[in-house]
Amino acid sequence: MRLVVFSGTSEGHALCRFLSARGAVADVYVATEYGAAVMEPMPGVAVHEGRLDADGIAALVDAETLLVDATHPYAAAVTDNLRAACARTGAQYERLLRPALDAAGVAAVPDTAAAVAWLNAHPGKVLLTTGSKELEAYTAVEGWRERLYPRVLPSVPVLEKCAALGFAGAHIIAMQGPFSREMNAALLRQTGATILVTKDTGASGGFAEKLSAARETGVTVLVVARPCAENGRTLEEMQAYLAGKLGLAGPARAQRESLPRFPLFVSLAGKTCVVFGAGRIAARRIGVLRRFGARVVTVAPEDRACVGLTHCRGYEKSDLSGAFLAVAATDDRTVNRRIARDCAARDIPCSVADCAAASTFFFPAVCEGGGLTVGVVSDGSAHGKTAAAAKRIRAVLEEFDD
Ligand SMILES: C[C@@]1(CC(=O)O)C2=NC(=C\c3[nH]c(c(CCC(=O)O)c3CC(=O)O)Cc3[nH]c(c(CC(=O)O)c3CCC(=O)O)/C=C3\N/C(=C\2)[C@@H](CCC(=O)O)[C@]3(C)CC(=O)O)/[C@H]1CCC(=O)O
Ligand SMILES: NC(=O)c1ccc[n+]([C@@H]2O[C@H](COP(=O)([O-])OP(=O)(O)OC[C@H]3O[C@@H](n4cnc5c(N)ncnc54)[C@H](O)[C@@H]3O)[C@@H](O)[C@H]2O)c1
Repeated sequence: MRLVVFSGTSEGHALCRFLSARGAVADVYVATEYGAAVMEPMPGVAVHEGRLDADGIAALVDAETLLVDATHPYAAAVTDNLRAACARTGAQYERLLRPALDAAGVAAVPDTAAAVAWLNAHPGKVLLTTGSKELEAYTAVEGWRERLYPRVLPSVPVLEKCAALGFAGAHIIAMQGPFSREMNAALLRQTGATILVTKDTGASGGFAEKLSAARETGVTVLVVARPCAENGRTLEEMQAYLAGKLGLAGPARAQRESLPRFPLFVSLAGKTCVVFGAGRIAARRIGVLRRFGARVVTVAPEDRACVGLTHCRGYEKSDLSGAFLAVAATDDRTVNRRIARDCAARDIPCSVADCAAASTFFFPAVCEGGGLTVGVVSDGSAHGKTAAAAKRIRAVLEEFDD
């Protein structure tokens, strides 16, 4: 049974960590680059990014697929598409729920239109924490330019949208949550808001911190209800269900990571090996790969170690096409992670210079002499030992030279 998770939420992220730690293999789909970037590389978990409609989803799943819908409780359209694609293909649909919190004593409306009507009946400045998607609808609030302070994600498209709608810079709060009670209270005081509008985003959405901050500052809370009541499993229930269904044992990750790496001696003659970065580490590896006859493609915006660049620019996904293996040796951790993820999605072995856990192959210390080749790697925790052992092995191999 193939496991596919549609995520982008913290509970989806937690489920992926649970699965990876138990040695499960899963394809995870997130809608945005932002969603992909917050997923750290995890063994067995391949992250794919992009928005998919029902046809796109149906093309990914079949009757052998178990699809976990861990999308946001307010992403109703995505959930509809996932359900439709599963119904059409025979894939099993499982909904990961974010439990609603009990929010007694706050005003509640069924949807965005009702929230706008409510705000038109209640004056005062508003801290709007419902995200950027429905922002346009809120421009129907009377005096919105002066009254509304939307809090949105700090991504360029989102900020462009805010600007295009006509929100002034002094009114846009661009920051990534989760937010503490103190932070919410400070923002309420700073903006002079007397109303806080929120969705019922549950515990991981920081709902409780919004409620307590509003209580502390005497601000009225308006909750926009979830699109519909849903059936499904909570995170704990889903973990237990999948562990049973997939026969997952206890946490196997530590065990798997300490397993020694198999020394696979392959011919690199004419094979395309892509190296990202052109610093000290990249230069050392490019030298080794060239010595073994590989066709080395080098990509970096700056050739610090004079390796000779194929592409003088930053990493692009298309650089991986046709690659037999890849080495991520830039000095930018985010870029190295991205390369690791993109390689995992394409089954291209990748050595990641700043993250042993994300490496699907380890670049060995190569020792040669007397017609022998020895590759040395550690369990990923003792690179100093690797270098020291390699030095001694090189001396031994010299004895075989005639
Ligand atoms: C064998 C060798 C091949 C080569 O690089 O050519 C190699 N590392 C070598 C040297 C070395 N590595 C490091 C230092 C400086 C500090 C120190 O001395 O400790 C030095 C010394 C130096 O550079 O002089 C630090 C380091 N290395 C990795 C991390 C990240 C992490 O652990 O997560 C960090 C922390 C860096 C950071 O976070 O910034 C990760 C990896 N390094 C690997 C290979 C892969 C596993 C092989 C294994 O474990 O045995 C692996 C997992 C992935 C990969 O890169 O493929 C080469 C010996 C060459 C030779 O002697 O011929
Ligand atoms: N595995 C190892 O053996 C080992 C040893 C020491 C350090 N490290 C790690 O290796 C990494 C590289 O170390 P270094 O000393 O070679 O660094 P460096 O600073 O000398 O070189 C970094 C290179 O990355 C390039 N780069 C930056 N952004 C890029 C992008 N978007 N696309 C492509 N290339 C990009 C730069 O232009 C530069 O050529 C660091 O993360 C370091 O922590 C690994």
